[in-house]
Amino acid sequence: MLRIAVPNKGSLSDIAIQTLTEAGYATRRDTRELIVPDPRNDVEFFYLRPRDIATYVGSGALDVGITGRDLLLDSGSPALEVAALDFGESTFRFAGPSGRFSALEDLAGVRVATSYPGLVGSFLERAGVAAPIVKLDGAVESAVRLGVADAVADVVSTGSTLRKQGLEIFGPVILDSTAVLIAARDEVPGLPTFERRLQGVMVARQYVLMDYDLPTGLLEQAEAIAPGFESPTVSPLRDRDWVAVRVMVPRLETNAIMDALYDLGARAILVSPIHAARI
Ligand SMILES: Nc1ncnc2c1ncn2[C@@H]1O[C@H](COP(=O)(O)OP(=O)(O)OP(=O)(O)O)[C@@H](O)[C@H]1O
Ligand SMILES: O=P(O)(O)OC[C@H]1O[C@H](OP(=O)(O)OP(=O)(O)O)[C@H](O)[C@@H]1O
Ligand SMILES: [Mg+2]
Repeated sequence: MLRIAVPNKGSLSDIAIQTLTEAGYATRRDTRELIVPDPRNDVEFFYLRPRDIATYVGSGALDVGITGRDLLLDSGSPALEVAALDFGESTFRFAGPSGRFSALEDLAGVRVATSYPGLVGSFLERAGVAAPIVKLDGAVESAVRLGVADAVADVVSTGSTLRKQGLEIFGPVILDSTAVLIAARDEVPGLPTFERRLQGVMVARQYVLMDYDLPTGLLEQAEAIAPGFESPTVSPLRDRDWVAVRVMVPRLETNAIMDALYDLGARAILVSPIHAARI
């Protein structure tokens, strides 16, 4: 039985739960449910604070988990990152009052507020910059205005929280983060199936199926436009001068690819969603 940690709150929770549902797993019916057995799939889910997940997995108490790369590194846990997932993308950056700082070295001797002291502390240490860290639980962007710190280091997604507090990003990227699948060790029975199911959901989100008819002589040029995963499926049409082609294409490129195929001579171009996938 694979024991899996899932974020019970915060930015990663809803999307992680939705991903598990799409992957065919049982999920909690209400937010008070902390343990969800799923015997049909031979797994059991533990809903935990995102920040604690790396600790549970790193200690071996649970086999695998979904958390943020930033949280994994901050925890110092020996858990391993097995795969990046397609949600929870953010960068981790330094910020300060507009115009006050321009480079990492400007932080020497300056108070830096963060809720990720492990991550920020080791980054500063590696850079050889000595700066006292003020550990806060959240809403770190208020620390400068309220006078408990001179700069902050925090998760940045759109940057709007920083802007509203009159803060400006400076210095190097501390980390590019995303939600990740983590494991206690290299070989965990049941993990390959779980990982394949999550990857299937991501493929179904990121790709669509494209069908089109094409004059046979244009196949090579069409393949250059839309090569698909392995190779396009080509089926004969009753009119031997034409073939039917089916190919997977990245969802975001759908319209550009349709335009290019149409210009080439493809017709009856149809796009349909992928419900589930195992690549
Ligand atoms: N605005 C955001 N956009 C994308 N990812 C984010 C955002 N805010 C946080 N994250 C990511 O989510 C994870 C932490 O989640 P979150 O901040 O929601 O949890 P938390 O701070 O522990 O919980 P809470 O904020 O409810 O106390 C980190 O991996 C972080 O990079
Ligand atoms: O760049 P933005 O799109 O504005 O997003 C970044 C903000 O989102 C997160 O806050 P969260 O909602 O988790 O609150 P917290 O700081 O209390 O954890 C993060 O800590 C930033 O404050
Ligand atoms: Mg948060």
